[in-house]
Amino acid sequence: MNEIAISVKDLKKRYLVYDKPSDKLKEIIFNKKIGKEFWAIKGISFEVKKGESVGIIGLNGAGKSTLLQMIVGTLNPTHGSCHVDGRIAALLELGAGFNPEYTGIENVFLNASIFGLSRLETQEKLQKIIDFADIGDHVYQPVKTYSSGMFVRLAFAVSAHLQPDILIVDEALSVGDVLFQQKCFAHLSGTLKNKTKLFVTHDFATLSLVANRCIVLSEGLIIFDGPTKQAIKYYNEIIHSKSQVQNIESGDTLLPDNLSSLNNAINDFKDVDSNALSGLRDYEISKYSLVVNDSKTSIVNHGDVITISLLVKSNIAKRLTGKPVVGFFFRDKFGQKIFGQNSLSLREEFSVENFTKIEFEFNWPNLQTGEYTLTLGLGFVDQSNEVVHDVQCWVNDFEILHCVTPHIEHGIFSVPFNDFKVNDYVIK
Ligand SMILES: Nc1ncnc2c1ncn2[C@@H]1O[C@H](COP(=O)(O)OP(=O)(O)OP(=O)(O)O)[C@@H](O)[C@H]1O
Repeated sequence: MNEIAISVKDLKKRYLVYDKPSDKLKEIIFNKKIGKEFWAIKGISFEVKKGESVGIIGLNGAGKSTLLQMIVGTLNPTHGSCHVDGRIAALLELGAGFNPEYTGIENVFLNASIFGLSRLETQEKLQKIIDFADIGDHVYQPVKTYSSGMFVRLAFAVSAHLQPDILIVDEALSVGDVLFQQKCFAHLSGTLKNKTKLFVTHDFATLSLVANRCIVLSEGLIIFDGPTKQAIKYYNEIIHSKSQVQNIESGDTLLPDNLSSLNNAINDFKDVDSNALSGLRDYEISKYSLVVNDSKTSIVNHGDVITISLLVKSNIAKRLTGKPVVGFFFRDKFGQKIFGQNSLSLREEFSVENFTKIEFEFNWPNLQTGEYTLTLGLGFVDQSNEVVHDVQCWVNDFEILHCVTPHIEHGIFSVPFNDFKVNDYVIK
């Protein structure tokens, strides 16, 4: 029996790009080559075994969608080959494979017949598909009236219930609401557990749950192929190194010459995105660095040491009176504040002036897998009344940490047992 579900060999895809849409027409009329060649996929090879779940990640434009389309067969390769053993169901761009004039139900039959199912076989699955999509009476309406969320609900319900051998999902699930996403993941890891799956996603928390292997694409080439956690780490390192290069190139006009020692200490800091800033901003956080266990990754796990360093810059000539307060908090994907801390809890006094570097460290708590956004704050507290303080600067939700903690299944936090007894016998 063939153990390989997908086999890609030296695959290349060339697009012709035109400066103006009219150039394409001119090319046809004058039979003269005007378009410039662009190689979106530059020669890649890999195999996916039957039953494997593989993620594909990469920056925008890396070639992920182009690759999936060639595997599915909706795009022809310029060179090389893709062989697929089994029936594919694919969720590519929204609405692909749907006729906009047909109702939801008519589209279920259309998709099922393309997939090779008879009308009777589809009829048997119809109720399950309708229940899963859960879009009410909209199933009787033409799909051109659907929201993107309704589209993806119906498209996933159809693809998942056709009992494909191979399921290919390109970022589509991120459109659905969180309850629907939860239903899809339960289905992926339940009914479709042993099927071959290929996912393109930017949601690393999801990826680490559904794929045990991950391919990293960059500019049309595979730059990593291996365990998902390592792939995400590798990908994040690339993103960080790119943004550091951009920071160096953009130059640093902030620091005066006589602060060369500070300059050295912060030379790998990143500029804070001014769009993330709010507050009075007489004093503001202008640069920062975030380190997880001595490394510039954004993947975190329980107990990891997080070091956040920031540089405060003053936009006014005078010193501010009052006690400075510096802090942070993390929010989850629903915008809820999950945890944080500020310097008011410290007994030590400190001062903040122009070009002050502040560093704090804490251990990542035992949190559920997910993405958490970091917000930093700086203010000055009234000496006589700690409750009163002016917020000089918020840097809102500017960094995302991906927490990968597969064992927490209930709630946001996990708490250790103090004691665990069965029939008074203490289980340690
Ligand atoms: N029909 C086309 N004609 C010309 N260039 C194209 C065409 N389709 C895609 N490209 C280019 O090929 C490159 C790869 O595109 P592709 O959509 O496969 O990337 P991607 O990794 O899926 O990106 P994203 O994460 O933004 O969806 C991009 O530079 C894109 O502009």
